[in-house]
Amino acid sequence: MTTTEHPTTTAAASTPGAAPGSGGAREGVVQVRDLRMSYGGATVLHGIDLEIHRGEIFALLGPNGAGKTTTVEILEGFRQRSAGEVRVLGTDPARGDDAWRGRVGLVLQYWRDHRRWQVAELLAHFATYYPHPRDPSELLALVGLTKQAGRQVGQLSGGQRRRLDVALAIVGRPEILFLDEPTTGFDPEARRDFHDLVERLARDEGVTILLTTHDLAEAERLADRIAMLVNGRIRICGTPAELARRAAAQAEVRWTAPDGTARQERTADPSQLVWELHQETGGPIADLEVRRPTLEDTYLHMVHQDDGHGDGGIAGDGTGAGAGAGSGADAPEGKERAA
Ligand SMILES: Nc1ncnc2c1ncn2[C@@H]1O[C@H](COP(=O)(O)OP(=O)(O)OP(=O)(O)O)[C@@H](O)[C@H]1O
Repeated sequence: MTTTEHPTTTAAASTPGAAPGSGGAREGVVQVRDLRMSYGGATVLHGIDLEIHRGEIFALLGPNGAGKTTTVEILEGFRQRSAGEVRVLGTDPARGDDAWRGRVGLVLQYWRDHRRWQVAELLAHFATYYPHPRDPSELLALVGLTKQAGRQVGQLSGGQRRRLDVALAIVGRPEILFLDEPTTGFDPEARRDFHDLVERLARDEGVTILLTTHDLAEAERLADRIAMLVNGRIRICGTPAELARRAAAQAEVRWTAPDGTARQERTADPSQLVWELHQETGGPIADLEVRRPTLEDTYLHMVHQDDGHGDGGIAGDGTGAGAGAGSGADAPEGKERAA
């Protein structure tokens, strides 16, 4: 994640920005088309599409090295993309000016230069950069740091530091907040408190939140929509309920063939398959097992594929054009048999 100095000092008033071609309740706050990124010769983003709406909590879920931070840094305006179209609050982040930066909340992971500052002092200092800042004491209460107000930043625990990061990111009342793996290293209670805070920001204040995480449970708990990013491609995107439904659409049937070979097949119609197997074997099917994959099974299956192109079977894009968007989504006819 990015190491950054002070926020801009000339943030303009926080007026909602209308993204091109959008409006109303589904206003697009983040619009990404065919985003590509290479570091030297290595391509790490292979054409990503995303559409995130105002007030939405959107989780970009993926394993180490999937390209989550790269994507977020491009959206934050910290990294130049190789190709593709990107709009955040109607502006290309690569050309974001101070007024635009004042509307965007970033969680900065390093405050090396501020270790000796007191927590409340630092917040009050950052509040002066914005035209309509939050009240620092209310903000400390919101992030659960009231007791630490007089403590030096360098003496905070990792979890407390993260909360301060968030406080600093939202002191200027941003319209969109980027949280890159925000709960790494949190204990369960701190994690729960943090989730409550994120939900409050989105539900009560209409802040759009893009968070990245490795943790499927966290994404399911918090996000209105989840996009799974694996090897620089969005493999599936939708609400947690849609994704779970789609994961379960193909049942997995396992059995042992008469020659002793372990077999497995994925099918939308397990009864038909079992009936066919029964006809073929003319008797009981050995070691028969039928199960519906969970979303976690699907995620792990995608993560462990070597080439990033395999048969996740429920691929979709991240544009929110319905759970069935993208190739292969909701294709229950597909069958796949493997010895
Ligand atoms: N500055 C850089 N120069 C070269 N390669 C980079 C650079 N930053 C990231 N990469 C590579 O790009 C790929 C994606 O990295 P990125 O940090 O975006 O992934 P991530 O999903 O955020 O991973 P993690 O969950 O481990 O933070 C990785 O293979 C990484 O090694």
